[in-house]
Amino acid sequence: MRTAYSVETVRTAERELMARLPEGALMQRAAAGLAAACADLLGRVYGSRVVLLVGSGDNGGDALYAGARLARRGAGVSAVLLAPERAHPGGLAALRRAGGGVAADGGAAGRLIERADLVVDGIVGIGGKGGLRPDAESLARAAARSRAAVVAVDLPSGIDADTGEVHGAALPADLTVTFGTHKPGLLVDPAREYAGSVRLVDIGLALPGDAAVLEALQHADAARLLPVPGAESDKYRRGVVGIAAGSARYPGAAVLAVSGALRGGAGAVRYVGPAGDAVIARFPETLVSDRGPKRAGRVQAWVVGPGAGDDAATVAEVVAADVPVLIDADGLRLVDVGAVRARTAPTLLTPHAGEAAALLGVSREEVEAARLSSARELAARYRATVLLKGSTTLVAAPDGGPVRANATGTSWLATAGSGDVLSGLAGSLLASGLPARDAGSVAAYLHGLAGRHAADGAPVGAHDVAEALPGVWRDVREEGRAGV
Ligand SMILES: NC(=O)C1=CN([C@@H]2O[C@H](COP(=O)(O)OP(=O)(O)OC[C@H]3O[C@@H](n4cnc5c(N)ncnc54)[C@H](OP(=O)(O)O)[C@@H]3O)[C@@H](O)[C@H]2O)[C@@H](O)CC1
Ligand SMILES: [K+]
Repeated sequence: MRTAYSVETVRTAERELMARLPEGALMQRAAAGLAAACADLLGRVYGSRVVLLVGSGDNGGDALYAGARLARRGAGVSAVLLAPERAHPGGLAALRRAGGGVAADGGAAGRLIERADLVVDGIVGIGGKGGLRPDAESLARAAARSRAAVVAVDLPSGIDADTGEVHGAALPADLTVTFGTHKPGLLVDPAREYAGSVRLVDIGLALPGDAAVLEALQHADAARLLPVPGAESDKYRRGVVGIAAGSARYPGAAVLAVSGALRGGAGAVRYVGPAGDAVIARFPETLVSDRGPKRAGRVQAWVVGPGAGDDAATVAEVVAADVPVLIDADGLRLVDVGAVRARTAPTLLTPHAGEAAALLGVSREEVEAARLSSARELAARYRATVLLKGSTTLVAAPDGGPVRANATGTSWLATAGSGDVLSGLAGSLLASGLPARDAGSVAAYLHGLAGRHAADGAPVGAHDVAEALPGVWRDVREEGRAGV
């Protein structure tokens, strides 16, 4: 499991460790890891041109010490100091001793950045507040214009480490070298988009397992959670998922939700609604009922809402069922908050940003800008687990605890009907017994990978994503078992 901790927790762990180590040891560990990552990126260090953007805190100190290491290996290293009188003195001395220089003025800085192979962003790290200030912003613009690769020290400068929000300008990186642990901002959009790929350097911080703010499943975690039928399993023990979706106008939503549900581990899929003929024509193994959710027969979890049109009565009937319920799409518009809050069985809501905005009474842009707090707020208001879709999907549970972030997706997944496949898949995992947080995060994980496999760099339809699910499931199980 990849985990991320708040700045406050990192600071506490840092203090405890610093008290036990010789002065400066921690920064040397960080700088060594940073220099190694820069060297890997450069390929050939000797003769390369490196520019360090150095702020007034320890983030700048890391950059200076790493720059000194690169200079000792033959790189031409120059530092651009944002606050010359406050630049880390030890780091600056080390750089000078190693033969590195300091840009004389803004003009020189611009020219150095223009010709650089690598820009190291040590403007600000976990001590940052708000977006970049004007002097830092103009350096960021110069770095963006140049052909240099950008390596962010600990975090891309200008992002909010704890929330993943970006208030003002920030400096996009090709690689972020982060110390001790991931920070939430490296896993949550929009900040995540600034980070590029992320390399974690172990500096020996001891972080309390129960204090993680964010988690991201890896293959082994997803593999561990995938339901496996035992020898005694019949279709009822494996779970029956009920799909109450589709309408005369949108029969396709029903077909796609069923297509996801059939690949999600439940023993059987029961369909209830007006699109039974379309469902049966495509998936003859579906149990179709036209008697409404209450009288449809045994179901261990329901999915309601995709393509449901204005059928509020069906939504209300499903929400009244005493089994796990997933509410998606039109269902989110039609559902009564009080009825959801009153439920005792788990509820999983799966809005995209626009639907989440409508539920919260804010604009879509506000949700996109503050995804972590939006997901948490919705989970608290509805007393439900919330899966907020997006390029990084977030799954927040109502009892607090770490939010799960999923980054397996691809922008090709932003295609009509892809959400219907996801809700069928997650509902199926709920029916096979996974708790809502696991069902949502495993579904997002598999769905994202299936999107990637199906797309492989080209546009895909939602049915392609559903068809790619069994292959992805196999890969995750096999690679997860092999510890990948
Ligand atoms: N934690 C660990 O275990 C380890 C941490 N290490 C490293 O230390 C880093 C944290 O260092 P830190 O505490 O000195 O803060 P840091 O991020 O350098 O910034 C503070 C300075 O930035 C300024 N500033 C603020 N906002 C700004 C903005 N928007 N735009 C521009 N400037 C802004 C602010 O200026 P002021 O407000 O005072 O004018 C202040 O002086 C951490 O990220 C990691 O790299 C490793 O060395 C070892 C292990
Ligand atoms: K930085």
